[in-house]
Amino acid sequence: MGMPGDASTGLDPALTDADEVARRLGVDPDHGLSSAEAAARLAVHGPNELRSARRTPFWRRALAQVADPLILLLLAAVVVSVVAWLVEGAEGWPIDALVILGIIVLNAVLGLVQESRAERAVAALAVMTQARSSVLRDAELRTVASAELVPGDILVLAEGDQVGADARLIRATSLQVAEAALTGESSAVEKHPGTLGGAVPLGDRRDMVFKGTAVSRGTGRAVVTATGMATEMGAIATMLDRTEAESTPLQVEVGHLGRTLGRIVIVIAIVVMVTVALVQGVRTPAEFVTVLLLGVSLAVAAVPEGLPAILSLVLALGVQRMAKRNAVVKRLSSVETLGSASVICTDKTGTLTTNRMTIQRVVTASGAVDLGGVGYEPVGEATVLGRPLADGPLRVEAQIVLGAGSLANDAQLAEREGAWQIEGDPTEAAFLVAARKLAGTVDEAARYDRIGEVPFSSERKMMSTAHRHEGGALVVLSKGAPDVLLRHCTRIQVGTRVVALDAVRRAHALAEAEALSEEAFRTIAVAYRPAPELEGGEGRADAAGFGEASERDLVYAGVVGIIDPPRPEVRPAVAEARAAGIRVVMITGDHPATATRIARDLGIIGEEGIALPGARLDGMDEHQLRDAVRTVSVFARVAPEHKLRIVDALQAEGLVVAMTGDGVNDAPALKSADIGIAMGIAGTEVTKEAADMVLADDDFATIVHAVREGRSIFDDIRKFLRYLLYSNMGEVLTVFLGVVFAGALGFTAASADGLVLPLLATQILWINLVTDSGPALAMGVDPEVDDVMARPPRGLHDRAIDRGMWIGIGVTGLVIAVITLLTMDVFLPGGIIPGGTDTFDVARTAGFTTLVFAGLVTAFNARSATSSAFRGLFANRWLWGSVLLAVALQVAVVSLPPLQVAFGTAPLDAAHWAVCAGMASVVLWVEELRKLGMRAAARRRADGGAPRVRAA
Ligand SMILES: Nc1ncnc2c1ncn2[C@@H]1O[C@H](COP(=O)(O)OP(=O)(O)OP(=O)(O)O)[C@@H](O)[C@H]1O
Repeated sequence: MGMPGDASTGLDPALTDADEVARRLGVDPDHGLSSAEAAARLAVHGPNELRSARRTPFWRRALAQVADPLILLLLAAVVVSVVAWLVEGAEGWPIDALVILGIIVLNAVLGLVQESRAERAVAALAVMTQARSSVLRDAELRTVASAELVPGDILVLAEGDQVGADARLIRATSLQVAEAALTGESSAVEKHPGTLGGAVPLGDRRDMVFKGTAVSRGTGRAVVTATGMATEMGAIATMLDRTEAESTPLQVEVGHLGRTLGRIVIVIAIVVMVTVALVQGVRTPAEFVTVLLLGVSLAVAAVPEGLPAILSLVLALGVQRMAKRNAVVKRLSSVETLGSASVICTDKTGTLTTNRMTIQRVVTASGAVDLGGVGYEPVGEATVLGRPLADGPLRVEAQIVLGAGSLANDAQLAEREGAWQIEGDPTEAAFLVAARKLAGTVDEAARYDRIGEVPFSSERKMMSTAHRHEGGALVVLSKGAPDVLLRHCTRIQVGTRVVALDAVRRAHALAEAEALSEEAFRTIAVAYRPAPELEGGEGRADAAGFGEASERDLVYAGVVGIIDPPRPEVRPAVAEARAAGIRVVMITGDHPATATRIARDLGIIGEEGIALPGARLDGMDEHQLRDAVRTVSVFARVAPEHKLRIVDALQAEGLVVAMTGDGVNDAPALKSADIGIAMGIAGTEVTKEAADMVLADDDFATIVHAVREGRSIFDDIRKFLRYLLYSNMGEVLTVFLGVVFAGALGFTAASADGLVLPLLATQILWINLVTDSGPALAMGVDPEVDDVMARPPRGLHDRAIDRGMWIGIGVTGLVIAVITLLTMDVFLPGGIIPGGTDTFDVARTAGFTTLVFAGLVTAFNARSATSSAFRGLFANRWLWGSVLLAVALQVAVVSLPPLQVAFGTAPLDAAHWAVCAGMASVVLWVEELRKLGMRAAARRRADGGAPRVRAA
């Protein structure tokens, strides 16, 4: 098989007739490939993907785990200690060095596991958001993952599609493609199937479409000529470097925090080492090594080097939870932004409403017909004021409305497995259903062949088609928003006659449509015109001379009222958003009266609230627009470009904007919004591409859930930050104060060694290992303790670690250090609390144990900044599991002889354990008291009438 464009034939598809290209690719353009052939070609050509970034090899990832400067420093210290051991005669084993090495390896393994779990979660997301293409396969229209396209596939293109591969056009109707991604050309390029005369630059190959570009208008078919790296996009991709994984603002902040902490901790470690050297004096190389190991271990333990890994894992797990609830987030950073959303701008149709459209009324010059039935089952009686519709002018007019409306139509209705199903736009499908309810309408419509179209767009708010009647007569059929369509009408249908649409009749028709809107009906008017001037081509080819200019001098036939009931779950979701300090703004292309009614029903506006029509925005400058967005919550009859202006104005007001969209023209607004949200069902590929989040169910309530989830993920991150920083500070201060006050606490007198260290290097690393991994991760998936939707949104630039947290770090750290050192003092003979009888080794083991326990208690404290630790105490089974495991490990380290040797511990008796546990619990009681005080203060503020939440 000779491939056009490949080196063997030298044929360029752009310069070859489309039929010839298809023939050479072995495909019938009307049938497409068979599934079997497509599968076979996929095996030959490979997936239609741009070269994916090569995976970092395992050894590199493992190495990266220990490439941290502090770990390297620790390794260096270990090497020094081994050298010292060799110099001193290599007796026994260099135990400390071995234990430290073991811990470094364990830490690296844990880090690797966390990292790969996070990566898998992110990769799973990529699968959910993969691009799709419509193709002909086995003579049927199918939607396939774009990665599965093969040369020879027949692409079926429509407005809003991403072009999945390079392809030669076979036919095109008003097709325009945005190629900026490929050529940098900002305006859309018109495409025609006509073969090019000679070689031209990429941007001028009008008979081809290219992978990575987007259909901005019209429809077309094309045969795929190249996929994957063989495409024009692939040629560019080879030149592009691997894009770096982008960091979320939180990751940046945490990275920054890590570096700051690193510097502080290194200073403290040096101070500790110098203090030991000055106060106690370092006499032998062995003592020097011991002090060095202590200092470096302290630095390693105190700097939360596992933080970035935990952070991305927590974000990734959160994102997976959101995906299960139909909110597919494309970038981790959007999770954070979602949590600070302060206004949600939403479409109406399909998001706030069910998008199950039913025409319930047809209003024409002679009156109104009511249609029974709901949904897409075409059963329902046509009645007038409760009586069956009789023959007469009203019937003739209603038949024209529904007949023409179901011809100027791209939807399909079919009965499958006993249920009536639609394909395409539900608004259009409603016409097909209604037409079947009025006997004779469908039969008459079958006599017309479509020969041309001017597609619907949200800007134009109308569409037209050209048809040829069996008898040869040509007509133009139009439907659209009544106010828009009436501008194109000069005549009106009255029974079988056509009369002039004078001012009175025009006003009357408008008023009828308005009245329907006020009853919450979505309205669409229908008009037609005999069009002898058109020259109809055969089949669906364009009728010569048919275009927007043909939409003139139309005969107004009537208007339909469509109900689109609100989704039941939206009203509570709107209330929840408002309670959370989030404004809900409806931005719709629908009529202001319809929009107002539905907004009132859903609680978006009160009884006095009204909609601002989009046309009014045109005359406003930036300041007026900002004034408007401050008070208006419903914008109606807007065009996509209004959306962009509304987003910008809201952002200028300092709000963090989430914005939904479905059409191709919504993409700029979605990009501009802080969080662009695309509809998974009704949305086009282009909007999904531009969005930060895709709603799998198109449901507004899902956005509110996602905001809650975003806030709660942020809350969880603060929880484990609080926990890690509080307990790490406890370790640092324990060692620091223990060294400084070694004499006063009775350590020096009790110690048999030359050096008096409140904790050993291996013990410090142990604490780091057991408390920082399991419990910290468990905090990251902690269920909501405080109602995250009961507070106003967090500012976009608010820090995760604020002043309150810094104070907490200092205070809790100090409390932990004091109780740990006092526990040791209690068991020793001298010191501040005399009377103890234990050796220094036992006392140090008790201190070590108290420090571990205090860290675990801190985990429960850290679950909320203000609520008691007893609230939802047992809600987090992961936390309990990891805490119990840590306790068991601590018991082992203290009680098992081999571990006693490794970690320099001495056995403890029941009384010791009880004292350790009791002392550790002090951390809990102190924190409970502080929280009690904070809650009381908050209540006083609330009673004092100060506003608790920022005005929504
Ligand atoms: N397929 C269609 N053919 C003709 N007219 C239509 C069609 N769909 C909608 N309209 C008309 O255009 C108007 C605007 O529709 P558009 O799709 O832009 O917004 P919408 O879907 O109602 O609102 P939202 O922006 O909330 O999704 C509708 O009120 C209706 O009168």
